[in-house]
Amino acid sequence: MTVGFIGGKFLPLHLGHVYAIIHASTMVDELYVVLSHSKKRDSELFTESKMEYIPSQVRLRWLSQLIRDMPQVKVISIEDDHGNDDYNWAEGAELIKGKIGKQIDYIFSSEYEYGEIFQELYPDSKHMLIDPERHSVSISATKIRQEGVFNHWEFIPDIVKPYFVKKIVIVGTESCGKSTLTRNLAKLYNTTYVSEYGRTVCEELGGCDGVITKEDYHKIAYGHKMEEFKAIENANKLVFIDTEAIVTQFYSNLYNQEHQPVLDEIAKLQDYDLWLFLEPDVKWVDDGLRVHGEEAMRVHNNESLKELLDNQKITYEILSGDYHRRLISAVELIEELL
Ligand SMILES: NC(=O)c1ccc[n+]([C@@H]2O[C@H](COP(=O)([O-])OP(=O)(O)OC[C@H]3O[C@@H](n4cnc5c(N)ncnc54)[C@H](O)[C@@H]3O)[C@@H](O)[C@H]2O)c1
Repeated sequence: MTVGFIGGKFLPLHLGHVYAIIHASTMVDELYVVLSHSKKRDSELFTESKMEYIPSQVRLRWLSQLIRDMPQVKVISIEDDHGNDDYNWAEGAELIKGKIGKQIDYIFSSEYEYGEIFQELYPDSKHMLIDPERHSVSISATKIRQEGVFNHWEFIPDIVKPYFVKKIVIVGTESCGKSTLTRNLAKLYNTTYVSEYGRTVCEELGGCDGVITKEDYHKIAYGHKMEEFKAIENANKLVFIDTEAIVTQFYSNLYNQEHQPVLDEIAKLQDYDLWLFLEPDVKWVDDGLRVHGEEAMRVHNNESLKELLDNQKITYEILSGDYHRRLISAVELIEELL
């Protein structure tokens, strides 16, 4: 039985790493993918970067997902942070040998320069080079860190993409153009979106006012979150989300005069990258589910929603004006985010 390993930092995991792992996995009976990490050392790689430090647990998850259906491949995580600024290869080798606990026949990498180090630290193992010129997948993690993940999106595996997706949420009261703006932005940016789940629930009920109960709000909040997870999985850099838990709380106050702690808790967990607040200064459109069209009521509701957002210390960007103006302002803000 032959045993090999391929080590790395995977900051971030890209398709070049995947190429090397897959090829290595076909050359041995048992392959170990070694994640070497040190928070201190790894964080320093991000000082001049367009990206932020990626915790080792996130990287371990990516690798674990990548090899989940490859029984001959195992991932091991090794922390080698002993306060040194430079990586101590000899110490790292001892830790790797200890964790693998078997004769190591092959060490895989795409770096010629590792040959000498491996020869010294693993005299009984053979260094196997995989595409050292990087002809097959021409990318390095250093380049991704320097230039940003969105500039090299085509080299990011689908299992890694969700971690980097920017979440843009669009909030506002009835008939302020949220759903249209959400769909338009998703089309413009060729990505996924989440429509207002509360609307789906109300459509199933045949209305909202008078028929919706406390439990329905829980269903809306959980259902909406599940839709968000799905949309993030399939998103192309950005995901657009129509409403969230604070807006659901607003409707609970409006229709049922009830404040629901569970919605506050969900709101606290939300980590959107950009909040777009739509002012209700466009024409009120009666779609059969809306009931608060009088101007004074629209103004009052708008203030109530802002108050709820302020209570949760949310920073939001206000969009107003006609539909075209709102779209332009939204795009400007999104470009800044990107
Ligand atoms: N102590 C040891 O014995 C030992 C041995 C191996 C690795 N390590 C650890 O792993 C780290 C390796 O660093 P790194 O910067 O090379 O890791 P990395 O995360 O950038 O790359 C991981 C592996 O993928 C290969 N690779 C990267 N881009 C590729 C591409 N486009 N095509 C094909 N293959 C590609 C690399 O050569 C490396 O073998 C070391 O710094 C060390 O922490 C330690």
